Amino acid sequence: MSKPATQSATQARRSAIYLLDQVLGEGRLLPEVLASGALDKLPPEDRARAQRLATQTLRGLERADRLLKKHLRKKTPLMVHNALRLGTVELCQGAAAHGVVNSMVDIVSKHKRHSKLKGLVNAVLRKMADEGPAGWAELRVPRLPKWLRSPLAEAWGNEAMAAMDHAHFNGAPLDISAKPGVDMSDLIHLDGEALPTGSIRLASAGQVSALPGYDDGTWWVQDAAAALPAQLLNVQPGESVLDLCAAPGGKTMQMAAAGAKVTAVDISKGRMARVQENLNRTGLVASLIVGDALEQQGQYDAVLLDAPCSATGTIRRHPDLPYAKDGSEFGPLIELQAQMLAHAWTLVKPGGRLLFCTCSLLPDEGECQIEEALDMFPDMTVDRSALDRPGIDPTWITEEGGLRLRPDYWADRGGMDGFYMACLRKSA
Ligand SMILES: C[S@@+](CC[C@H](N)C(=O)[O-])C[C@H]1O[C@@H](n2cnc3c(N)ncnc32)[C@H](O)[C@@H]1O
Repeated sequence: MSKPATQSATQARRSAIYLLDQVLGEGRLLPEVLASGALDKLPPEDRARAQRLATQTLRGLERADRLLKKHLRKKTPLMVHNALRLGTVELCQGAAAHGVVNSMVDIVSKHKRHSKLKGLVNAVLRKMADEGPAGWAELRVPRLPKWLRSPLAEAWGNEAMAAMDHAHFNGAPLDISAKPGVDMSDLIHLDGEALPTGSIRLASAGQVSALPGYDDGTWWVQDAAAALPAQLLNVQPGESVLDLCAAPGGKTMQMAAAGAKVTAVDISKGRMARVQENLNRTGLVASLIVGDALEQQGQYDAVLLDAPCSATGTIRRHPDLPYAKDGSEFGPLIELQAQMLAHAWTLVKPGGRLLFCTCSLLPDEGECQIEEALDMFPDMTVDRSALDRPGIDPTWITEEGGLRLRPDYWADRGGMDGFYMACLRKSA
């Protein structure tokens, strides 16, 4: 490796350690840390590498900690511990020992307060280079922290929980949604698999924006599970549609591409700017409102409410979430979802429909919301016929008529995000 390449690898590792410190020490989510510009000075390749390393480490954190435990007799400062965790994960996943060990020793030796621990880092990582890879493979698949694993195991059972742990450890492939009318054979050069629900799963992701069709907006990135709510709502050309909590706009694009007159609402100005960018790229049109979903007025043929939630369905792609959060904000979120659902119902024309969805694995943010809404609104029924679509496995359909998706479904294909959705019909 040339010197600049070595320096660049060390810089990416130093930044990955910073990201780990923020998640594990400050309880911040990675997207939040990145949005604050923490890595903006790095060249794009190093930034991507730092993110990848931090994500990999969080996925393997439980294994790394088990391997490190026998070598760390005293409590180690978090930054040094994170350097050891990152080094352990890299070594156990096949990185060259000299590169990893030298980088970590260099990073710790230059740290203002912890430089004297460079010897410890050197000794532990050298042992890890020898013993780590064999030990790694024998350890159990990492589990979610208990605060989250317990309610999920209670909801879905221990066997399903173990399968979800596997899915989280495996990470997520990259799925795309194509504009209607795009010939699938035109997308063959992307080396993708057509999924039963209509999304395309790419064999290898790489730099997405460099792939053919990205710049001219033929397709956009959207997990196969996240593409289903708009499919179920099945908007028709000319229908008036309100997309509540719309950013970054995956569902807005699907519905605009289907020919509906879409009004998209999101409370975040910054995130709404991404919806506009996405619409510009794809040449699709929607009216955008930066505002609170709870303050919207009007009557629409169809409303899609993708309510803010725990995002526990996206842990495959966001392994920082179980470590940055502790569940304390879930209660207020569940309350907000119920308020949003009740308000969204007032915006649906008689005979119209409301699609409620959350990217959550918690029944309180899915099945229970719909059961409670059905008790509250006599003019509400679940439209089960909305589920009569290609690729929907009947075992995913819930008692009240919604769709429950979990990361362990489609295990042989690479899984899917966890989601809940239900299509509600208002009496005419
Ligand atoms: C799950 S994301 C939406 C994803 C989006 N529907 C898509 O398909 O790309 C939830 C969104 O809700 C927005 N949000 C949170 N509280 C809101 C509120 N009170 N009113 C409107 N939007 C809100 C957040 O800014 C965030 O963009």
